[in-house]
Formats: sequence, structure tokens, C-alpha cells
Amino acid sequence: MLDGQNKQRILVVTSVAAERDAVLQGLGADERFTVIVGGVGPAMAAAGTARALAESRYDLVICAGICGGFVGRAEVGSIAVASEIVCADLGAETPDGFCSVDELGFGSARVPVPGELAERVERAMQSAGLPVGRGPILTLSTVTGTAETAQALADRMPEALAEAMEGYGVAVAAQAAGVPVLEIRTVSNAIGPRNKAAWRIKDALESLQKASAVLREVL
Ligand SMILES: O=C(O)c1cccc(C(=O)CC[C@H]2O[C@@H](n3cnc4c(=O)[nH]cnc43)[C@H](O)[C@@H]2O)c1
Repeated sequence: MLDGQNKQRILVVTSVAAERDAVLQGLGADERFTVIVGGVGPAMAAAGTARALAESRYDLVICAGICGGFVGRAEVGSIAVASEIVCADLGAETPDGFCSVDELGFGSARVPVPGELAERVERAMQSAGLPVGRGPILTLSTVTGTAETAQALADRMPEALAEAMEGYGVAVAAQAAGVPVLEIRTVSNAIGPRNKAAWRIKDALESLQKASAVLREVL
């Protein structure tokens, strides 16, 4: 934390109001944080983040919310801290499989995060007794809804912990503004066959509140 006039300013971008409210409850009254609802999907998230960054100065952007977890890598109720933010469907389908924009030579589908900070956040969550893992978090415009797609994604991204729909949008807006970015999510469902009735949204929002309380302490 910086002192006095130079206090660090942190923008937290969620996709829906329920996530914003969970984050706000966890953060309590802390004027360093501004929490916004950016909307669902990478385009809405990028536009909302870019607008907020144009209106005020921020030192750090955090994409926060709930997510799907890869089975065996991030269990329902646990926290995922991104080691990098990866747009998993930005590229081209070819007869030999998926080809990312990086391979196509059109930029990058990956946005790095400040590694030391992400590690510090993960350690703080561990110290608070919260179940947490660190690894790539994928951004997809379409929620994975079959076992086949989940397996193909898990095979193509063996390090990935989780998927959601906004991280890359938030991250490219932050990157364009020269502001570091983190993504922190809590797992509401296993990635796989669609069964929204099985999503543990309440549990994931409670975890998001607890994770946000730790963020307040560690940042
Ligand atoms: O219905 C509700 O009460 C409710 C409360 C909070 C959030 C929601 C959402 O539906 C949030 C959508 C948001 O969640 C992310 N997400 C969650 N699971 C997955 C997934 O398996 N694959 C991709 N994205 C997932 C995503 O970022 C959405 O924006 C509902």
C-alpha cells in the first residue's frame, strides 16, 4: 500500500452485479478499490474496463468473478489465481487442430500477469486457510458445455485451471493503458456437460467474498 496522496488505486471488474456485491462485501470500506460491473463476455468487459481506465487513474486492474474449473485441477468452491490470462478461442480452426493468433502471427492471445504479485496473493489466500491454486485462466466467448469440448480444451491447455468469459477482455484493456492486471476467480462449476442446476453459485460467491477480504489485506 502506498501512503497519503499516493495511495494505490485498484479497479476490480466483475461481469454481473452478484459478483460485484460479493467483492464489495469482502473488501468492506476501503477507498482504494473501485468495483464495477463490466458485463458478460470479453467485448463488454474490455469496453467497460477501457471506459473506467479513461475516466480515472488506476495502478492495478483485477478481473474477479466466478468460473468453471477443470476437473482434477480446480475444485468447486476453490479459488483460481491466474498465472496468465489466455483467450482460448482466439485463432483459427485447421485440419490439424486449433491454431492460436500467436501461431498465426496476429498478436497474442496471452496477457502476462505480475508473477510476484500473483504469487503473493496465492500465498495470502493459503495463509487464510482458503483452497487456492495458481495457473492459466482461460477466456472463452462460449461456455464449454460438453465432455468432448472440455477434454479437448484440457488436452490443448494442460496447465489451465479454469475458464470464464471476461479475463482476456479486461486484460487487453489494462495492457493497452499500461496498467498491470490480475484475474482471481472462484469455481462455481466443473467444466463439462452443461447442467446449470448443478452450479454452486452461492458457494462460489461466498468464496469470492472471502477471497476479496484477503485481497484487501495483501494489496
Ligand atoms: O444466477 C445467478 O444468481 C448468478 C450469480 C452470479 C453469477 C452468475 C453468472 O452466470 C455469471 C456468469 C459468469 O460466470 C463465469 N462462468 C462461470 N462458470 C463458467 C464456465 O463454466 N465457463 C465459462 N464462464 C463461466 C463467466 O465469466 C460468466 O460471465 C449467475
